[in-house]
Amino acid sequence: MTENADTTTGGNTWRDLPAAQQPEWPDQEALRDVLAELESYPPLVFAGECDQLRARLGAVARGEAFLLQGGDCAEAFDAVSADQIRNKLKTLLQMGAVLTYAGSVPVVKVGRIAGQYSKPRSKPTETRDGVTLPVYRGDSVNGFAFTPEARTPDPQRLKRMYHASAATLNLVRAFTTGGYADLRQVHAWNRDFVRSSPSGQRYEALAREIDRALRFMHACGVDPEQFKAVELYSSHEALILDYESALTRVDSRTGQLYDVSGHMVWIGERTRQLDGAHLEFASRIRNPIGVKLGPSSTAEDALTLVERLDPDREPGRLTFITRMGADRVRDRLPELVEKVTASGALVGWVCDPMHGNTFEAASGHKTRRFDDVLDEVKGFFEVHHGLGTHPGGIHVELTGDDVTECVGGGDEIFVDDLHQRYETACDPRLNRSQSLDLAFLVAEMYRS
Ligand SMILES: O=C[C@H](O)[C@H](O)COP(=O)(O)O
Ligand SMILES: C=C(OP(=O)(O)O)C(=O)O
Repeated sequence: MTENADTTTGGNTWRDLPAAQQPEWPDQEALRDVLAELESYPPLVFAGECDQLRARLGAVARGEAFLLQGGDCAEAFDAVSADQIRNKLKTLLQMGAVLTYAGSVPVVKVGRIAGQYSKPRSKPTETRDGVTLPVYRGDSVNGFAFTPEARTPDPQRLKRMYHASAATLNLVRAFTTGGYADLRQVHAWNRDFVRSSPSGQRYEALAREIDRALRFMHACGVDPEQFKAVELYSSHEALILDYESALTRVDSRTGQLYDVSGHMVWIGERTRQLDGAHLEFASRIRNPIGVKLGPSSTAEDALTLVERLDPDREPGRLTFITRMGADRVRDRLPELVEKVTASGALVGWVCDPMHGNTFEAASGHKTRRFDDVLDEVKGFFEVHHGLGTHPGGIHVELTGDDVTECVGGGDEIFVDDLHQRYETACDPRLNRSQSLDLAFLVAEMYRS
């Protein structure tokens, strides 16, 4: 990984095209200085790791594995703490254990983590009490506080994003390889949770079964060291193209471009224009790519995306993350899956049951009903079962903290509870208990 991308290698071809959702940086010279500095920074991930994830996602596309992709809606600089990172990781590990054991399927684990600092928004401004300011676009761009100073885009934040991502990834790597994620720790991940929550108790029963299975395998001669480390990859929306481009490097092994800001990047629903800069950027890099498909997506859109992003029809290169809404998934998804499958492309199909199910509660909180989330996943499974295709995974906004942002779940959160711990900077996330509930229910759907 030696050289930066330049015009001759194609890493900047997106600059000639319209780029949606980019910040209006007030000081272009300051932006240029920051980008030059970012270009000199070391990669956050290696090209070989991206290749490995592409191979794992190939198994997802072929129907041999299931993708669990989850994490914050918007990571925040002041949440880069050991406790918060560990809690998120713990939730993903517990969900992974449930899906692997109860769903009997290998699970590819990818965090919305170590780079998910930028948010596309519905409107460019926000008005409160007659005062209008630029909308919050994520910690990589501006501050959450409703003041003109905080809301002014500041390119120095891009450097903070890099450093926050590096610190997070460093801890994730330590946790996943240093023993904490050892499968023999299935009980330890639940220790703080088992007494306080029904899903924690249900998990405990499953953990006892996993324990027994591990002891059995050990007795059969399987080396327990095999359970010690877990693969967990990073992902985020490749939104701020100046940042992603500054972290795009030529892989010295192959001469190809990789965006080394994360293992997998995705293009969001608001930036997937077929003639737009985000698609052009993603088409030039070798990372595994996700594309969100909302209810307005047509089969022609999906086929063009396949043509642009996966011309070699390589399983694992392209994952479609559908987010239709519970009321539309059964109508909108079949045609997309059918036509893409008929074209011969082998993409991964993953369900994001969050983004099509958001509504505003009377209290003004943006929220989602757990039952809608579940219903969208059910619809997703029904469609794939009907077509004989593979329901390849879920993509969820979640946190390991005990927040009250989505309503419902086994340990029920009511609309009147939302104010208690509503901590998200953008969209509502499932808390740990709701995340585990979802994992159990998805595992049942997968098995049946
Ligand atoms: O996470 C997704 C989007 O950034 C988010 O849903 C946009 O929210 P908004 O409609 O409040 O701008
Ligand atoms: C913005 C997001 O989703 P979408 O593009 O599907 O709206 C997201 O996943 O953060």
